[in-house]
Amino acid sequence: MHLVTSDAMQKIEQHLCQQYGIDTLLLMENAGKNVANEALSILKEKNLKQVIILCGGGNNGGDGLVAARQLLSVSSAYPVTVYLLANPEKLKKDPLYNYRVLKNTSARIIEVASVKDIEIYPQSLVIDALLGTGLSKPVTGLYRETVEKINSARDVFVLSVDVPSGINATSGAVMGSSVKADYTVTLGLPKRGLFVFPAREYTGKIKVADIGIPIILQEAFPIKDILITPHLIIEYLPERNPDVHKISAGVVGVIAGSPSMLGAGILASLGAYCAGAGMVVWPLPFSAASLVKIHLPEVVTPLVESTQAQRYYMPSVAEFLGKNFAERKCRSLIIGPGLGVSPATSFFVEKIVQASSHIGGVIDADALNCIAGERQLWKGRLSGWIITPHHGEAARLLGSSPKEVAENRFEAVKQLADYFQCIAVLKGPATLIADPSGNIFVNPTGGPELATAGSGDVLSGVIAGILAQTGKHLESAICGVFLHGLAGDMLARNKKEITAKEIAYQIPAAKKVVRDGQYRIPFMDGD
Ligand SMILES: NC(=O)C1=CN([C@@H]2O[C@H](COP(=O)(O)OP(=O)(O)OC[C@H]3O[C@@H](n4cnc5c(N)ncnc54)[C@H](O)[C@@H]3O)[C@@H](O)[C@H]2O)[C@@H](O)CC1
Ligand SMILES: Nc1ncnc2c1ncn2[C@@H]1O[C@H](COP(=O)(O)OP(=O)(O)O)[C@@H](O)[C@H]1O
Ligand SMILES: [K+]
Repeated sequence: MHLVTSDAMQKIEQHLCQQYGIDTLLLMENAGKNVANEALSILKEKNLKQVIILCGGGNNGGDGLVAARQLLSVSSAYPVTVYLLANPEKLKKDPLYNYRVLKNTSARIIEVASVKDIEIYPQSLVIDALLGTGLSKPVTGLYRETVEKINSARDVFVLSVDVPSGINATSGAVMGSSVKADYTVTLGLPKRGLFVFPAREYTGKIKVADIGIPIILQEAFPIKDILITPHLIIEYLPERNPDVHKISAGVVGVIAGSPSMLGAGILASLGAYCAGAGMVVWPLPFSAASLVKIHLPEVVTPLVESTQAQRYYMPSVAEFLGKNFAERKCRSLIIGPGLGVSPATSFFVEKIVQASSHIGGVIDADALNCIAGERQLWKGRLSGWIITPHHGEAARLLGSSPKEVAENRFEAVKQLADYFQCIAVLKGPATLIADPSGNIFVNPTGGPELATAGSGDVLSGVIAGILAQTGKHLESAICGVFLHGLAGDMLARNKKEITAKEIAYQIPAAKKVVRDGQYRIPFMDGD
């Protein structure tokens, strides 16, 4: 599903008016009618008694004015009160037109000079039409007080028009203060910011309303942001042929672990198997291999020589390992979980990535930190790899701070993919995946339950496991992230405390839910 920024939405709207000669008034009418229809269903379903519509001075407020008229035209059962937070004399074009028309109806229209003028009774449907995509600065003064009044009202249902007022429709940030909605009717095309945090805590369920933007026009604009839907994942799920054997099913090579962090590699290997890889090959020194066998006997552990107490891999073995992975027909690799960070490890990472770039795969965790230490050296050189940083690792890779990354996630993931010319997975709530051409995919699955040690190791394994089966980098990253999140969501239905191993074991069930067509995005109303 394509997502739009505020800018893109404005351009599409302008194009529609110029190219097709459609008046913006018609779009506003369609928007308001859609809102009124949703409002009517909610009024009935929730057994509410009246409607309170809060309108700002722009087009979002105009939508609210149309909704008021449309509601009154289809039902006289619900009194409608409109609070206008603007001087009617200062209204422009479409909102002004709709204000004048509404004056001729039975709607109560109150011009708000102070927040005390606003009365919100229990059992009301509150329609928030204060601010939409035109939000350009933090919400302050009367608007802020109104937002806070809405949020503190009890026993009401809040429907936001287009976006909850105060949410930046492009980034998902809260600009000072935002309405906390129970339901958001987003107009025409879904706004990108609604699908990431913190916005997702403010939208309630999201419904996309058709306001008459032709599909052909949507396709004419190069929209690069996409919400990952189950329809997309069904296409990307790896399927096994009946005549498959363990090698043709997909072999994953692993470079992971150190004496203090062997578990990271075990979890990554488990993730790869649970995602359907036919075999996992993890070269290790004898002592470490013996330990791995106890926990995961399925892993093949060719012996590697190490004279070091702190690490398993010496730079001198990199070339041999690269060749060995190719001989064993590895179709993807996982490099990084639990490797530790030291100058020697950095040198080893540099060599192993080079020696195995013909295979490619996932670079995660400590290997990312090694790369970050020499970021200029790696510019444009990770083609064929998928990197999976969390915010801290991403900040190191970009030479910025975790705060900057957290505040500009779309930009950060795009920069990572562009700078290193790879597929970048920026982990965290609503994980983002970008490719070097600037496409960004937003993941709807996964919640705070996933924040458990080793969860990221499992994710790198799942992605590499899918890649070994399909050979498709972007698709594997998208599919892996989605399934990992869905596995967490499924486990979280029964308990909130989950472990990384459980996430891995839940992957096949997550796959089945998608394959059977049973999955719906929980915070969306309709597909
Ligand atoms: N783009 C489209 O295709 C359509 C847009 N429509 C509606 O139009 C909205 C966008 O309308 P506008 O561009 O008029 O913008 P808004 O209605 O979002 O904002 C209106 C005004 O608020 C002011 N403003 C910005 N930030 C503020 C703040 N923090 N506190 C107080 N005032 C602030 C701005 O100066 C702007 O003039 C959409 O969200 C949607 O609801 C619909 O009418 C249908 C079609
Ligand atoms: N609050 C959250 N909501 C959704 N997903 C989360 C949240 N916190 C963590 N995750 C997910 O859990 C995983 C954690 O990975 P990572 O930080 O690398 O952990 P570790 O290093 O312990 O394995 C990532 O897939 C991330 O997206
Ligand atoms: K709004």
